[in-house]
Amino acid sequence: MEDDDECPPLAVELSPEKPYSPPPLGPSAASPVGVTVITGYLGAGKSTLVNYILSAQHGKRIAVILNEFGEEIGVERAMINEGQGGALVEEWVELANGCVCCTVKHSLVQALEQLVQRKERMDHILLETTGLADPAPLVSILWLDDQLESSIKLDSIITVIDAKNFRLQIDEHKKSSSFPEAFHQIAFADVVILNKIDLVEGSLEDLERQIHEVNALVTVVQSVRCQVDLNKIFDQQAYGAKNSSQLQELLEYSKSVPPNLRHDNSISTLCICEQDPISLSKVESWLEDLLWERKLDMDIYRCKGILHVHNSDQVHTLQAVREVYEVLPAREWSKTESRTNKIVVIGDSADSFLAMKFCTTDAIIRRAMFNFGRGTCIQLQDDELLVEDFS
Ligand SMILES: Nc1nc2c(ncn2[C@@H]2O[C@H](COP(=O)(O)OP(=O)(O)OP(=O)(O)O)[C@@H](O)[C@H]2O)c(=O)[nH]1
Repeated sequence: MEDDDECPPLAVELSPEKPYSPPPLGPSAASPVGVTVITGYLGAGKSTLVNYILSAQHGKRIAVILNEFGEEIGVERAMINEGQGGALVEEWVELANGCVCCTVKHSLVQALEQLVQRKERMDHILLETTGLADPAPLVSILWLDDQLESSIKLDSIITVIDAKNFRLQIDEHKKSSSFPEAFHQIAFADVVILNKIDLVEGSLEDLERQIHEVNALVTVVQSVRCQVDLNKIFDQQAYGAKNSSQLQELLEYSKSVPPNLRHDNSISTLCICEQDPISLSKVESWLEDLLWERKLDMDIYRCKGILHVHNSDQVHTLQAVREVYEVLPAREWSKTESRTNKIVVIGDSADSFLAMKFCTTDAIIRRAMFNFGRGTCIQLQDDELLVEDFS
């Protein structure tokens, strides 16, 4: 260059004819997009992990696929924070009503196909399953589906475990083989995030040992609110030639397990939708009756929702995992959203849900119960979803 003495040197010499353009961020047409499957039992912290990844500074553009509980309910999406200050969420695809491992395989493949058509706009896909998903059929789709094979690649399966409730699940599982999903999810995991360690006193060694008894090869990472080193999440390439034989064995094993042993058939899901604003204190006392006083004598594993609270412009989120619950203002309602209450309750028996309809502890919630015409009760039974109207 002629002006070398006056100008600071350029790292890259720019030619006026060919303006500098940054290299494309997305994978090339030929290279498949990595998919991370996030699984874990009800309330373990899967959405917390998705939110953490979306707001972390890693420079990746992430697409998220969510497996929703109810077609209309939209609770899961309302709770995910679409990448504040970090990753972009390019696409949201909420799968139709049902559990990803049983009834919605087809919509999952469609969702993935839609996404990969725009793969130059994303670097990675996160797939968050429901807490009751058995990973085996999902893995078969992602790993072995011919149509998708060249467009996506299964990068890893991350299983989030609630350290507090896992102890309880192990004991129950030993007694009656309940919570089979929780154990299948560990068996298929490449990484287990042992989350909520803030709620557990004492050593976690025995929990780690129990996890390794189910899956000797898995990497265990302890966390609070899923704040983990993202190097343990992205680009694991866990299904390269090195590990594929182990996965094949697991798939074979899983095929041999009868469907009734894959799902805990006593579990039911109830969705409540109510338009009118509700009183926060009444919702809290309703929750305390259900979760703490166990007034209806039902075992509630999980409750979550979005609430439209009297005299508030904030969307309130309701979260409960067994007896621990929180109701918090999350963000302002947007102008385009219709303000409404949507609550999902997952518990141990349909009879109890019927009993819940007659719960008389709280006038507002009781009214929501009697408005079941606008909600549905969805039960998982023998791998089939039964949709019932209790109005
Ligand atoms: N104390 C504590 N609470 C946590 C931690 N991680 C998540 N939570 C809370 O646990 C509740 C459930 O977390 P989610 O991320 O919604 O769990 P999930 O696995 O997506 O739940 P489902 O999709 O319903 O199965 C929320 O109230 C979280 O704020 C943690 O490390 N410690």
